Amino acid sequence: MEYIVETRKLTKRFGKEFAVSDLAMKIPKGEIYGFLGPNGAGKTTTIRMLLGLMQPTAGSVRIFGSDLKKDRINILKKVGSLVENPSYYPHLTAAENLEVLRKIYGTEKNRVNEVLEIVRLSDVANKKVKGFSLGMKQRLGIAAALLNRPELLILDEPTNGLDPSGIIEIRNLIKRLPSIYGMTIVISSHLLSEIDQIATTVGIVSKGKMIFQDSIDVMRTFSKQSVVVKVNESEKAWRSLMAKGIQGELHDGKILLVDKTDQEIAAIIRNLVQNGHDIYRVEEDKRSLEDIFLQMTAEEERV
Ligand SMILES: Nc1ncnc2c1ncn2[C@@H]1O[C@H](COP(=O)(O)OP(=O)(O)OP(=O)(O)O)[C@@H](O)[C@H]1O
Repeated sequence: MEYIVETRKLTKRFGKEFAVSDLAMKIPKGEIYGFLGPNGAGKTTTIRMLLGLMQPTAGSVRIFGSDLKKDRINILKKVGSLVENPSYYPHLTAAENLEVLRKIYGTEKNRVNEVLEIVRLSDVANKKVKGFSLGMKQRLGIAAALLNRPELLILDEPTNGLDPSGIIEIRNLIKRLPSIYGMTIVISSHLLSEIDQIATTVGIVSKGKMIFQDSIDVMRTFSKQSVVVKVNESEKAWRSLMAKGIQGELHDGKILLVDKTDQEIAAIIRNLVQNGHDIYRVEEDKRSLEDIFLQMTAEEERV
């Protein structure tokens, strides 16, 4: 597997506190890597080390197969980033702000229009940035990060503080990028719901440690499927199932059946009906990813 980013034993200590500890981050090419963790878990510190903005206490960072320490300039030329709130010249227009940066990068003149188009800001290209909403400013920040056609784009909490429509715009924008430009994207967030809708690979950090790293599909398999059956005389119904060797749990007058196949569920329902029970409701009770995330990070807290 080709990894665009690979850290080994990456560690950052502030005084006695380990903000990042022995982190092994592996980001495959072309993925949208959701970097997830509660506030203070070490996401920003990790991202700052990936961008060469902060020296690790120990460990290494490899990007595009090269060591960041040894090949910093060449690596960072191919990386775009949006960390914290970007600052702009408020009295200049969106296009003028990007033009300032374009000159620094030395990319061709038309690139400003291209990136404005990508982030859907072409209509307001000639408007002063001081009147922009936070969502527009974030999109302008992404436009700036795209100027030098990065192969790796790193976004630290890009939807923080945005309203729901701003969040959806940024999400749709980010989703389009890998397929069109072959880019690899890292996006950090403390909200699983956010990552769940964007990421293809997930890394979860808690207290500076990586506690889960795999594809979002593998993460989803952690959510156990169960079926809740609401039935009259639930206790009697439950006892009759138990007597037949069918495992279930009785909760609040409902029977919870965990990890059963469709055929097993059908047989159980038939059984209950034949025993004279009325079935009021048969519902899926999928343990949400949010629950799993909370459980994972809570388990880590206890250790
Ligand atoms: N410059 C610093 N000096 C001392 N401690 C720091 C410094 N930067 C971060 N920390 C500490 O390191 C830990 C991780 O912080 P970090 O900002 O990386 O977390 P985070 O996951 O990005 O959280 P958030 O989402 O709140 O930004 C925190 O306990 C924080 O207090």
